[in-house]
Amino acid sequence: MEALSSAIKPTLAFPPRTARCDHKALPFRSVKNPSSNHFRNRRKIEVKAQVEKHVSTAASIDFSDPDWKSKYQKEFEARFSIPHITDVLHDAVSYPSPFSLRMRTPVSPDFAEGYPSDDEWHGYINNNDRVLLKVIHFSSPTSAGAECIDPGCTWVEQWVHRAGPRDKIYFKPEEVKAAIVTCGGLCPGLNDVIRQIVVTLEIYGVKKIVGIPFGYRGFSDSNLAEMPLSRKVVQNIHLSGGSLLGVSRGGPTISEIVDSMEERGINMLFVLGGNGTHAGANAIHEECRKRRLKVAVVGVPKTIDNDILFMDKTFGFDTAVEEAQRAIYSAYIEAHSAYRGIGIVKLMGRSSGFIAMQASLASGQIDICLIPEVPFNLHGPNGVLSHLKYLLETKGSAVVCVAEGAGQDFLQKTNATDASGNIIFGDIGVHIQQEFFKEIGFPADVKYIDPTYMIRACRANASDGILCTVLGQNAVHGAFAGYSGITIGICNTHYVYFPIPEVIAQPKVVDPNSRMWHRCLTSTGQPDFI
Ligand SMILES: Nc1ncnc2c1ncn2[C@@H]1O[C@H](COP(=O)(O)OP(=O)(O)O)[C@@H](O)[C@H]1O
Ligand SMILES: O=P(O)(O)OC[C@H]1O[C@](O)(COP(=O)(O)O)[C@@H](O)[C@@H]1O
Ligand SMILES: [Mg+2]
Repeated sequence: MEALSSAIKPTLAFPPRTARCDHKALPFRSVKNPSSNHFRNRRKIEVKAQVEKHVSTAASIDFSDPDWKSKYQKEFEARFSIPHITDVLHDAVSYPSPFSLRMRTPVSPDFAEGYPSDDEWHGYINNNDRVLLKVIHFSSPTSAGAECIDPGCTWVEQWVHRAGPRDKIYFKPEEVKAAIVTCGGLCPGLNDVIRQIVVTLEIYGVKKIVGIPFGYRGFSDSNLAEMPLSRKVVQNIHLSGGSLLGVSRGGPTISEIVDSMEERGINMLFVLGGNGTHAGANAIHEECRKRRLKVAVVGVPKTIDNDILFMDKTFGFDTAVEEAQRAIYSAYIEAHSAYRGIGIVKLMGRSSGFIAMQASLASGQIDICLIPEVPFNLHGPNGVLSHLKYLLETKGSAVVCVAEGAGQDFLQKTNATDASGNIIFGDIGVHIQQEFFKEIGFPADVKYIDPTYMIRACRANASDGILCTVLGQNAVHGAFAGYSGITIGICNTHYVYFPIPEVIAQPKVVDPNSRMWHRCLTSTGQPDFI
């Protein structure tokens, strides 16, 4: 019998992050090839160790202990505490913030001690402000999408740190050299985030702002000069897609990066990227701590796939879903206008099918949506191909939306990786097309569309533009407040700071028991394919 596809076999890298009954506590799914080069592996091991240190303590809870809930909450508070430069540099001093909501002109030496005001209200965030991470009280583990800690699904408040400007800052703006780097693949909104970081730094009074060209590579390649940045330089960059600074995969080791930062005098680093980039950012933060450098490393999650934990969404995702509509519509028109037409659209998502699911839901034109998280058969009476045949016979055409990581078990493995160590996947869209021709006894007109690079190169839509604005500004507030090794996300519509290891412990994936996936199935009307 044909094996079910599960795309990426889960590998248990460390204990589940919460208790036995946490239905979301999926084991780590490795997206990297462990056989890639020595330096990359060494860095990964370092990062994995940091992540393990951070999350392993929540693994076993004794629910017969009457105090388990408060112990869990204490442990949670510790896991989600955000590192601060004073954790290591105990005598680091603070200064009144020059960033005031009352006055937003760049700071002048006259106001070096902060702007004068008779008003107490400056719009600062209190360090003790918190945001609720989970807002649904599931009354039973059988509720759709339930995330329970104990068998009784007890309500346990889980608080994370609110993002925003603080009244005290730990860097004098005139002593700051800030650098921005964009890594990984392109994503709509990169330029919007760069722009907001630059303009916010200037409002604090920072004069030395540079861009590191072409990702982490720019730290080591002597042919690549850093790019001076100012409000003037970034004024209109958000009108174009891509990244003003360029992106890349792979690059130097962590200690080479930190050596380069020391040589250049960089003491604030803003890192825009996905899981891999954040693993690197956290390792840079740890290395700076080890060297006792007063440096703030702040990440801004860039993942078009929306696969970073705990966040409502990441920037670029909304634009991707919107842009995917054009490809789906074209596939639908082609399929619908052909005699026995099939349209196949492949969308991004290595281990997470969020783009495919949401794009299918938004379009209403998809008959079959296939994602990596949900196993399916291709052949056989319950397989995808039989259903396609049925659709052609009954309604004359069909449209399939498939995430790039879906059905990888059906394809020949090559062990090929990109420069970052990510496995290069086979093309599931082409495979479905080929198998259909082999299996079905009559000719069909199949049109296959892969809009990946057209989508990634788009400029951000309005909703992503706003998200990028808030994330970029909060990145700067976090750095000035003295936090390092943190990243920013939107969580239940509020903006929060997370310690990096928590958000990259595993990729966020679509929960097959969630209401959203059920809505998608209701919309497509597809059977289970198993
Ligand atoms: N585990 C890791 N530790 C340190 N750096 C990493 C790690 N994984 C990836 N990187 C680096 O982060 C950058 C981007 O990673 P990549 O996986 O390509 O994109 P993304 O950040 O979007 O996931 C690359 O320069 C890569 O070398
Ligand atoms: O062809 P490239 O540039 O290596 O990128 C392909 C990958 O980029 C993505 O669109 C985004 O991945 P990253 O977040 O790692 O940049 C993936 O969905 C896709 O597999
Ligand atoms: Mg990645």
